[in-house]
Amino acid sequence: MPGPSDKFAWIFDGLAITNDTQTSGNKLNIHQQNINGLLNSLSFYLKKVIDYKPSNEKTEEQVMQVKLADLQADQNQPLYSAKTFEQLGLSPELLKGLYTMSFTKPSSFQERAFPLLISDPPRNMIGQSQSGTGKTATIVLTMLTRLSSNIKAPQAICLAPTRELARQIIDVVQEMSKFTSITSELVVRNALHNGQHAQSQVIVGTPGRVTDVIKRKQLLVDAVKIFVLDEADNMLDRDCLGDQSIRIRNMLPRKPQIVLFSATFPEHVRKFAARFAPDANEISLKREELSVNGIKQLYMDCDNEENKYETLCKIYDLLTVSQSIIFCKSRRSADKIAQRMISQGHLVGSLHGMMSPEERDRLMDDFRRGIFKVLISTNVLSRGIDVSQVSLVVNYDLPLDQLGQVDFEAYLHRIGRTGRFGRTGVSIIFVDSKEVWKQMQEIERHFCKLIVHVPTDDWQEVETIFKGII
Ligand SMILES: Nc1ncnc2c1ncn2[C@@H]1O[C@H](COP(=O)(O)OP(=O)(O)OP(=O)(O)O)[C@@H](O)[C@H]1O
Repeated sequence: MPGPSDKFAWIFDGLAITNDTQTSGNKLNIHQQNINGLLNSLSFYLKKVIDYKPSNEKTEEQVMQVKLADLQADQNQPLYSAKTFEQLGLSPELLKGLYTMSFTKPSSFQERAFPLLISDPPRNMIGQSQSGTGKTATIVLTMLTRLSSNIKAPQAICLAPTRELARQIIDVVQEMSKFTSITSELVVRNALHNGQHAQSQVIVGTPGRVTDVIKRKQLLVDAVKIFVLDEADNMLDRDCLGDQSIRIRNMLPRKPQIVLFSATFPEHVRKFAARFAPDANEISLKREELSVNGIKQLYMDCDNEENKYETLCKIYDLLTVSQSIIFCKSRRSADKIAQRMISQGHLVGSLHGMMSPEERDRLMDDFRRGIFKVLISTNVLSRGIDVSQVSLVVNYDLPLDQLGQVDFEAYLHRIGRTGRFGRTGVSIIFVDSKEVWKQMQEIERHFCKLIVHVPTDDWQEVETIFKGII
């Protein structure tokens, strides 16, 4: 096993090369390149030296890989698969992309859905799988496989309900397609000014903006052969997003393959989905299969609203949490909690729909980079967002629908921001009234899953419960 001293040998090799070039002529640019290269090597290897651990100590990532390999070999797990990516018939360029992303084997959903999605003639699909089990990756691989690389026009459109999710999906498209010649672009608010055209083969966007640019002929849809709705139940169930999605589908002249994916498909939306994507292959889950086992669902009693805030601060004071998302009922309460926490020295951000697109992008990017560890939000971030370091989700307020009833789907999506693809995580509900207590019991009954009590008067026990998970 090479140790830190072997790494230094590389640095000295680099120095020798630099000196050689310097004496053999006055090619300043080569000299500069070598210096830059040398500095890069130096910082790279110094980081390695700092990070160096004796070989018997595994890094967090290595531990995760071993755990993932075990989960993917267990037939009872949603991440299990009998097949490899090679056996799914992906192109060598896409396989290369997957391997650089450290994907080794498909999940159970990927193994089942992908062959159905790429079969000929193309058939629509309504696909359901637990949060964090690789639906986005399946969407992206399907779009990239279905395209004809010689047709240089939009051929695949994928819609997502929020700007954040659309940005995340385009990142996955670009990462997975980096060894291909396929082009892709994002169509959200602020993208495409007057006179500009979306000409890439893969388009990812939000329904409003995509409708707009198709109408203005900034996006020509003649060659579109696959149309995907991510978080489809949410899109079809919300008046505005549903109408826009229908309008876009009706503007596509060729009858495209329609793909609808989500972790949840409540009964009333399922019927609508079947009309939107007729004669579809279906993969569905029973209600009791919906929640992911790697997410430990807990609750804490709080005396009142103020005590909820105190409990929250205590969690961050006493526990070491890698990253977390706190869900509140409104933009105002998200901002208020963020301001209070910031004034007490916590590094937090709050993100909601009232912010400018630039502000939202900056906040999300900073959170992904780990610049701050706590993100306070509303339901705008409940779906699809994938930040693997998120190990804790706090339901500061439970999600309610317009009638004031528990929104089971939103709850499931919220807690699904942790425990992604074999990782473990914790979700906590703050129970501060009889009403919330009853709502929590409804959640337990709905998903057939116990939510475990955590004492707030014994923080040592709280630490023990959380140890090893967050
Ligand atoms: N086969 C795989 N091997 C390793 N990692 C994977 C694999 N498929 C997906 N992932 C990773 O797992 C994480 C979750 O995947 P993804 O976001 O596609 O889940 P999802 O099912 O779309 O979740 P949600 O329901 O929350 O939208 C991502 O970080 C993704 O890169």
